[in-house]
Amino acid sequence: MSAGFDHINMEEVKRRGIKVGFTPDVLTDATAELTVALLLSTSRRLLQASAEISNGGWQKCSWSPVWMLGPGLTGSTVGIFGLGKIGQAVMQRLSGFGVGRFIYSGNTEKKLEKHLPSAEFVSFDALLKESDFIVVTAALNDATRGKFDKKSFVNMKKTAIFINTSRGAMVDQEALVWALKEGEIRAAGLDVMMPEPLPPNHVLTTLPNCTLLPHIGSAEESTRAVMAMLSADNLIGGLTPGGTMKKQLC
Ligand SMILES: O=C(O)C(=O)CO
Repeated sequence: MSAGFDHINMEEVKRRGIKVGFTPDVLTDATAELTVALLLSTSRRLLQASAEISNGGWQKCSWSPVWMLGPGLTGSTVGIFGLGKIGQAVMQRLSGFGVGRFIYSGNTEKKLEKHLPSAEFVSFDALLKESDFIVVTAALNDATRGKFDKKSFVNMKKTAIFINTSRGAMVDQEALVWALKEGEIRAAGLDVMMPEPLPPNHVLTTLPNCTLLPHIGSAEESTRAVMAMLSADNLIGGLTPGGTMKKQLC
């Protein structure tokens, strides 16, 4: 059960006449919340800092003024790639952290609802160059696949923090590893990657400036319950002769 369907061979499914249901629109809040958690974990190095307790690092560096430093959100520029429902929900949540400026890039300029902070529509190039935090919440399609390549990482600030809770295939992962190793960007936080599950010995797991989560964007209790109910409704609708699915992809 999922909202995304990039793991399904749609051509083959259609060719075989198989019905497919999905669970869109019900995981916006859960994914937005996780995105904010991942951003803060990455910028303030929470997993790294926590490990310093068990690996003895704290005892060596106790109260050193520059130990475990990371940048804050106050006054920063946050750039969102793909300001759809999830992107907007992320922006709404981040506005409580004193962000100085929101910018976004994507297919089209959005007319934002009044309860949202203002955000400036900019070119992809400007998003890369001006953002302190770049958050990827766009959908994966032919236009976005591999969008974050070596050139994109070179164009980012050296202090940029890159967060992806969308799909791993939006990123040229080898280029990201290179950018993290070479200090082309400061850090990355990924809830999505290639492949999933990521092998435990993958190079990404060895980088201290990369925070990894095992694709848990929608892993929130009530969200999963709603997804399960919707999937059950879809199944019943799909199996009942003459029935319809609540959310049918094809
Ligand atoms: O349901 C999906 O498509 C997800 O990616 C959940 O995180």
